Amino acid sequence: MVRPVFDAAVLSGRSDIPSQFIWPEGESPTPDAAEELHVPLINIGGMLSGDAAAAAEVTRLVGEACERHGFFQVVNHGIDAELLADAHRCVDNFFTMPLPEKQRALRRPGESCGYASSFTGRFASKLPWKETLSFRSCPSDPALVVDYIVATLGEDHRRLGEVYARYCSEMSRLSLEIMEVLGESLGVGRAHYRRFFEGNDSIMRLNYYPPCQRPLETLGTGPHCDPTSLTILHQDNVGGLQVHTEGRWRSIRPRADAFVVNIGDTFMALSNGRYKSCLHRAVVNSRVPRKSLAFFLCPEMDKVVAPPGTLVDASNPRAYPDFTWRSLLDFTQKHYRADMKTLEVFSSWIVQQQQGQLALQPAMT
Ligand SMILES: C=C1C[C@]23C[C@H]1CC[C@H]2[C@]1(C)CCC[C@@](C)(C(=O)O)[C@H]1[C@@H]3C(=O)O
Ligand SMILES: O=C(O)CCC(=O)C(=O)O
Ligand SMILES: [Fe+2]
Repeated sequence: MVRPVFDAAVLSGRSDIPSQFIWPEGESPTPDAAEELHVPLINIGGMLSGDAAAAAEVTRLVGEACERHGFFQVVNHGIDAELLADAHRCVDNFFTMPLPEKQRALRRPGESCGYASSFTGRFASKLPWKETLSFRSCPSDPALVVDYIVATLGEDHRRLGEVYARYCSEMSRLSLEIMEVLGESLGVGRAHYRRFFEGNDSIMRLNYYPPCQRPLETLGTGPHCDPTSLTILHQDNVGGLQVHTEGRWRSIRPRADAFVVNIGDTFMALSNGRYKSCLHRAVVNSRVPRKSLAFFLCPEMDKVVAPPGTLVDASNPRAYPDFTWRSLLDFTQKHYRADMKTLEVFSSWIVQQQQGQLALQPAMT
């Protein structure tokens, strides 16, 4: 079957779009603008250096939000405004290039890095109305981002690599500060999760949502929970991120000075199900492109994902089996399109795998 190649420059002005982009009734956006979801605004800078009372209040607010829907926003985060502006400019410059130049970094099947658009070849229906550029970022390898961008896109994109090397390093620093807050709010101490993510093997994803002439039948990103640990997302001023909570879709209004933070499946497992990885999606519009910069914090590939003992007891038995991020990432890239029940399906899949392996081994005599 030949699948459409999504050239945004062509399709974003058309109303006769391929049917693969049309989402079924029950999943497409509702015409009325979603009501706003008010999530706590955390002054993360003040939190870590401020007085104990302010810190306790922030810890409580974060804990409440994470138990309910896993979303909050951080301000006073210390990310340089110029760096953030550069990061957005790089997205505009990259995605407005001719398709063949973007396709130099084409994502290979089964891999999580590279340029992808409508996931041509990856999904047959309910295609997302977006283009993405994703790459790995590891604090232990400061040259990784520049080397990848120059190797795949060429020397004339070195600046993109340099801007995002700095951006990802700042995202990693902010992630560890947030991990301290999450550890505190779960009562396991500031150091626990910070240490777990000191070495991280994270994914930076640039999302570009071209205008769409049928915005009520398409989705920029379909309903899903992030399989990753923590997402730190900066959306531009267009708006489109929606969270499903209390039975309905609610929008998170963009704030230029804030990052949207949400718990992913892997951290939900690390908290033994206490903090929620929540269903969310991105809608598109017919007038202007929308961009979001999503930093997905991920542990090192082979670290065992298991909650601290203090979060497991008779009334809180283990919610998920031990697993490694490598196996969950592999699952989403090769076997299963991440949606609202990825971790549940993955958990039974991994247990069967382990039992399967047991079955393959000759009975020990
Ligand atoms: C580990 C990942 C898989 C996805 C990118 C990161 C975290 C979010 C995942 C994703 C965005 C969830 C919705 C479906 C998906 C296919 C997409 O729309 O891009 C997911 C990403 C992916 O598998 O490429
Ligand atoms: O673009 C957005 O606002 C959300 C994107 C998202 O959820 C994702 O990339 O996982
Ligand atoms: Fe997401």
